Amino acid sequence: MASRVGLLLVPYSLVRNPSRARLPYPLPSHHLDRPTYRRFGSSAPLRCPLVWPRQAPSLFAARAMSGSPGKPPYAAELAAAKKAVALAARLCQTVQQEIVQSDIQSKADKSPVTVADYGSQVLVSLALNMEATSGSFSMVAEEDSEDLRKDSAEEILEHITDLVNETLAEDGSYNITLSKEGILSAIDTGKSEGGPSGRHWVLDPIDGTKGFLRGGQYAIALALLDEGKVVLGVLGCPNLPLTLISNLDGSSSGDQTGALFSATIGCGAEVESLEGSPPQKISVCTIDNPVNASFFESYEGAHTMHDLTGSIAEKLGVQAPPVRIDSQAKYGALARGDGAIYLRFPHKGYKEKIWDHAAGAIVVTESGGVVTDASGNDLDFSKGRFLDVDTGIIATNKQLMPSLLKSVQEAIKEKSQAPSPL
Ligand SMILES: Nc1ncnc2c1ncn2[C@@H]1O[C@H](COP(=O)(O)O)[C@@H](OP(=O)(O)O)[C@H]1O
Ligand SMILES: [Mg+2]
Ligand SMILES: [Mg+2]
Ligand SMILES: [Mg+2]
Repeated sequence: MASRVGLLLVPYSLVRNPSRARLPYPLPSHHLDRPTYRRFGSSAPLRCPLVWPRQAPSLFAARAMSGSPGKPPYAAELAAAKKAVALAARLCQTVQQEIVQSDIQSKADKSPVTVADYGSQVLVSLALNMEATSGSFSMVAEEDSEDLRKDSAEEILEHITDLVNETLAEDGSYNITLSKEGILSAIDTGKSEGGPSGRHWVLDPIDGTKGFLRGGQYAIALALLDEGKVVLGVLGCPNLPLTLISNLDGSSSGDQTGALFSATIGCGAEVESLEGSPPQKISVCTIDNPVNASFFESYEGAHTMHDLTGSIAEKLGVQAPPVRIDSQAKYGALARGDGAIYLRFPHKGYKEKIWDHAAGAIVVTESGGVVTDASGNDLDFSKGRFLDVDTGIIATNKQLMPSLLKSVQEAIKEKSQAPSPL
């Protein structure tokens, strides 16, 4: 409904000042010094909440953003993505410190979603729209507004609106206040189906919501797909130490906490603090003997078959116990060499989503690592919202991949031949 109304709206200031038309959607605001909104053909200003077009008009679609002379490819998009993720991370950090039961909902698949998941999705969408320099806006994101539009969600929607507006006011970059309808519309900018053509942002506003609720690891994961390929990724990990993890729960002693990983295709990967310290180049470890390797996997046994990953590690000769942490923080930690291997083997029937891997995968591959499915195929992010993977996802360095693949295939075969438990 809101999106349909959105097609009727244009900021009056855009009519007066066509250069403002660089923005891919009407500038939102209730502030008097911001543009007012008028219906086409009407001179009467509207008291308008932020209304986001379902597919924003392609005002500058033809202008290529990548590869302008003297600039690395996707530089503007990377800067926008970092800013968006850092802003969302602020909101998540505030919520994690004081979360209460009424901030949490259960989705249709019984997985949790919190005010911070929704708030993060709104802030990333808003920041990308404000910062991105051209083109139409398309985003494939995990959350949608359906449950928030129910009468019973009035209170939680109000809380999300307050959190978003407080974060925006504290940050001060944008003079914007969102209404509840604006919040709902912003969340629904993530409804794109993605696919093999054009550009699509891919967002997991909080990856590892269960970890977030436990006070553990989580990540804000944002990637850009261009013609079906992941071309940049940003991973904000507010609870991950800025340097090496030393403890099994993903913590380390006395170090600065909060890491922002980023990678652009062909340009390598970096880590910096969430507040923006000078970026440091990162690379995967150089371990080539599995005896010295350690491996990451999900904390949640429901997300990965711990018996199968244990069997793979044993076949490979890994001595260290698994390092179990939530979210794509695992990809970030692997990318800077905190560990050597990441194993993910969901239980039968689970379909992987692109937002759970896009940002993490490019951070690892640009750090010199390899990410494949259990058959050694590259991950294909061009097929829509889901990933079509064979059995599981594995990541490691180039030296270990051949023996890892062999162990994976042996362990899978053995498991499939084992008598099923009564
Ligand atoms: N049964 C299942 N098997 C595998 N992955 C699952 C799952 N149920 C949920 N997930 C996914 O696992 C992600 C968390 O991964 P990890 O275990 O590495 O922390 C979740 O992301 P969200 O927390 O964004 O929903 C969710 O998409
Ligand atoms: Mg989720
Ligand atoms: Mg996720
Ligand atoms: Mg999520």
